[in-house]
Amino acid sequence: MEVIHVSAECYPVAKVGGLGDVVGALPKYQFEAGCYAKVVMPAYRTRFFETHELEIVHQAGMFLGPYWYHFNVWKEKHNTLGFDLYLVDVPGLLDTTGVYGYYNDTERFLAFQIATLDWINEWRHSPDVIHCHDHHTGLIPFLMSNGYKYARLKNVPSVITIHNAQYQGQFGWDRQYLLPSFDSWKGGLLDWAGAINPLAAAIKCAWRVTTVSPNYLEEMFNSAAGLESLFNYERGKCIGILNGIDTKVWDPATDPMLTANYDASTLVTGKEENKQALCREFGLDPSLPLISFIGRLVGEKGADLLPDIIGRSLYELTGRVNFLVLGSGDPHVEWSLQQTRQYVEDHLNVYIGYSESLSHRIYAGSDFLLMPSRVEPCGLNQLYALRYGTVPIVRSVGGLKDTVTDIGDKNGFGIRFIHAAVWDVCRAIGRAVSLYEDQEVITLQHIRQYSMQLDHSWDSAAQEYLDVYLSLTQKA
Ligand SMILES: Nc1ncnc2c1ncn2[C@@H]1O[C@H](COP(=O)(O)OP(=O)(O)O[C@H]2O[C@H](CO)[C@@H](O)[C@H](O)[C@H]2O)[C@@H](O)[C@H]1O
Repeated sequence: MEVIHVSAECYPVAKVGGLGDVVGALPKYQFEAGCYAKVVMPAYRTRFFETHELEIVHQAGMFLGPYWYHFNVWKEKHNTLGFDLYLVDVPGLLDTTGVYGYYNDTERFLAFQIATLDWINEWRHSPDVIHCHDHHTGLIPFLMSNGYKYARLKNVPSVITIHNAQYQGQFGWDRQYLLPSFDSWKGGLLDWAGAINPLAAAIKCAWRVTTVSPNYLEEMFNSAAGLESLFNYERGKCIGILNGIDTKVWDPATDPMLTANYDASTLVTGKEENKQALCREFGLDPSLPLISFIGRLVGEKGADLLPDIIGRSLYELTGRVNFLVLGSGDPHVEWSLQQTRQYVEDHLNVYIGYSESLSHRIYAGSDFLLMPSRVEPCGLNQLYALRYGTVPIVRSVGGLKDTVTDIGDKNGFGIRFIHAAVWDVCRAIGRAVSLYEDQEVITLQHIRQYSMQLDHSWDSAAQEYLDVYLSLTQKA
């Protein structure tokens, strides 16, 4: 079975968030399970591109509407990621140092999708499945079934995995001319609310739609950033598959980014050493419980609530708790956090930016990880926290609800709250601090030990995806 994952991100080549983690891990586990999984992504000029040995496997030209672009497909020579990696290079569009946020992102990702399909169209054989991820690759299922020049790929099953339905990649019909020609009777498949909507088109045209957790799929039927009715209409082909984590990359026993390595049996001393080093680095008192936040500083993650959450908790729990924030995003949230820090600098530190290695050290050195998300399709941070013996404090939403059981319930190992509201988050923080201060420290240690042994690896999810592919290839 040959499966082509098409994605805008893949760790460690280029990662902005969880999409990169998933596409960097799932194909590796699928490959190990006997499926010939490959990844195709843009050839951004990241460190990976500059430092790995690559060879050109395809060179051609393509039209983006009336504009002609030359493109190359590079292959990473030594299979260092555990699967074949192909980088689509469209000079002038995709040779950027970053992934998103350019004025011409629509053109960039259109070019990526067209070049990818043009290339696959030239192969002597057809792949068994094309697996797209998020809206950046959402037009591929439509083009495969309706684009004139891709008629050869009409019978190749396509799958779209939705990592986040908030982002849909809409653009106006005035830019339809950028698309390769297609059966105009089918134009309605591209449309949602009067615009070309790549995510909606993918939900309509892909053979199977997956979301990254079962509970997130349930939420989509009622609240999906405008796509609720479409999800309900296409309900029959939707399935929620819970993300896993790459337990080889995220392993406190071997993680080279940590101050000290540890496993469930050396957890107490191991975590303590990491906490001491982290607190020293950020000027915080290591004897207090440390609650951290890692992520994009956007409303979806509840990051705008952080300044008030931190301010109120420090008022209610005077001198009993510390906070550490790592993230970047909304400039106003970044500014508010910096301002808050000025008032409470003994109890809060903030790192604005992106740092993979710091994130690992925070997962290991913190006592609790806070996720006040308004929307969380799956969430990987809580899974990393569990693996590193850090207790997650999460809102009961999306995949967080699927993966975290409250300490009040049988075999619970996390703290859950219902509302993305300051008072409710502060109540949860109060519970966390009590747990930490509890004289019977054994309870916290027991929870940590238990959570480190939970299995969130990709093994079972990789198999669930293989089952989806099999059901489609038998149909094709
Ligand atoms: N400033 C920073 N420095 C270092 N590392 C940082 C960082 N900001 C974020 N990260 C890292 O990025 C990843 C974030 O993953 P998430 O799953 O939480 O979020 P994201 O919203 O991007 O993903 C979307 O896709 C994923 C994958 O399907 C879903 O789990 C999720 O719910 C959905 O919103 C983690 O590896 C985290 O450590």
